[in-house]
Amino acid sequence: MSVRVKICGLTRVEDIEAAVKAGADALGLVFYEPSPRSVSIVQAAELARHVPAFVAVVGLFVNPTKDEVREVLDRVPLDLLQFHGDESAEFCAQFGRRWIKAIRVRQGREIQAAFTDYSQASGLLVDAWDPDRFGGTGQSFNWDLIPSDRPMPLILAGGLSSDNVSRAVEQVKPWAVDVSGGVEQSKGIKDIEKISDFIKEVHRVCKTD
Ligand SMILES: O=C(O)c1ccccc1N[C@@H]1O[C@H](COP(=O)(O)O)[C@@H](O)[C@H]1O
Repeated sequence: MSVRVKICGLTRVEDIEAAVKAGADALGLVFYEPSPRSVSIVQAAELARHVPAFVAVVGLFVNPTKDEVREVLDRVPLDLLQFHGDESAEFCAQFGRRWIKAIRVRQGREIQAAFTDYSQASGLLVDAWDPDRFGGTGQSFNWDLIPSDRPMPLILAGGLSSDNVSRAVEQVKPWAVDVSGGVEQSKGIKDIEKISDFIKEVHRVCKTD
């Protein structure tokens, strides 16, 4: 089995370099101001300069305006857009870029509905539901709700860390895992050792499968 790893919410060049060195497949930059991991366009452009070929730069948005996304795309070389709010499929698809849709899961039927509603996405990211926040909560959810039959790549997120990611990968068998809070020392500041331990765990469990 092979499971890709996205490290999200990077704000410092040293964290980008550590994640790349540890073997991350994708790096997330948050363009959502209320988040403590939010980066400005100038910061993001500088961070993206440190990402080598074959590692994807993902821009995370929550209910942005069209102009906000366009402004970022004009100035930051993003490989993929991640929509983590209540965006419609039409909204997500209008930028001529590959995109993934994140949903916050309460019931299994929400996942099935999203497979239909966002059928043009490059992947569906499933995260924990929280009444007050759109994501990055550090909370996990009931993985039994995730169907094994999937028409598109499924990205598992929500409260992952090196302590639970091997169990998550074994049970869910996702296309990829996405982590933010579980590899931090404080909000927005990543912990190099935690990043390395997380990716090692994913690679270890993939090898034994
Ligand atoms: O990271 C954030 O602050 C954030 C804010 C708003 C929406 C999504 C956000 N992050 C994403 O949330 C999930 C789960 O994060 P965690 O590992 O539980 O901390 C992940 O996809 C992040 O990319």
